[in-house]
Amino acid sequence: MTFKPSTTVAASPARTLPRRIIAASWKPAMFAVLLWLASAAGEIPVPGTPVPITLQTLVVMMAGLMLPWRQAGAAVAAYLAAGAIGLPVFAGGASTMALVGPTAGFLVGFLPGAIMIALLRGEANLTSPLAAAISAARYLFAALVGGVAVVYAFGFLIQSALTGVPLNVVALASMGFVAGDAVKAVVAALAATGLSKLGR
Ligand SMILES: O=C(O)CCCC[C@@H]1SC[C@@H]2NC(=O)N[C@@H]21
Repeated sequence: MTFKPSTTVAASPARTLPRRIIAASWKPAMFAVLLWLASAAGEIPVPGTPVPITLQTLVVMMAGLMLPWRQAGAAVAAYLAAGAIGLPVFAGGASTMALVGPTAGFLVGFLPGAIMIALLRGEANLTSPLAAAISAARYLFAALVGGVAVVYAFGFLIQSALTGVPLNVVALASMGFVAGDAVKAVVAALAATGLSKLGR
């Protein structure tokens, strides 16, 4: 009987560190790029507010629904950092100045929003049609709380503080986003529930 030496335990961590770093960071990096692409895809102006309709909330929702909370937070933090250092990754090709403008609160809110979604959603259970429907409903709830309620709360409060426009006026002027963000939440919940099969 021949003895086949196995890989030494002590050597493994040093060899696998770069692999572990790549494994932990490729998804956050991909979602940060997707956030930029969502901004670059274009914007729809909403009368009465300087904040446009964009696809960013869809990506924030997908990040929260598909990544562990630390990775979802890292994805948004990387995106915000890219804009803060001057890369034109925000809506309309804006960068640093957007973080002190009327859309700043929404951008800042993407971070707690994505983390909140990841913490609320739980694990998808696709073992039966009923279980899958319940999972999709929980994903939808998480997307609405984190991607709409949390993002809007930060957006409205900071926009009102920066512009001096009363909070109720800011909130009323922003109602044009609600229908689109509700549709994005449904799309994100259904897509993420289906895609959760891939993570198994
Ligand atoms: O300047 C930016 O890049 C941020 C734009 C923020 C747009 C907000 S996010 C929530 C709401 N839903 C939208 O579609 N647009 C606004």
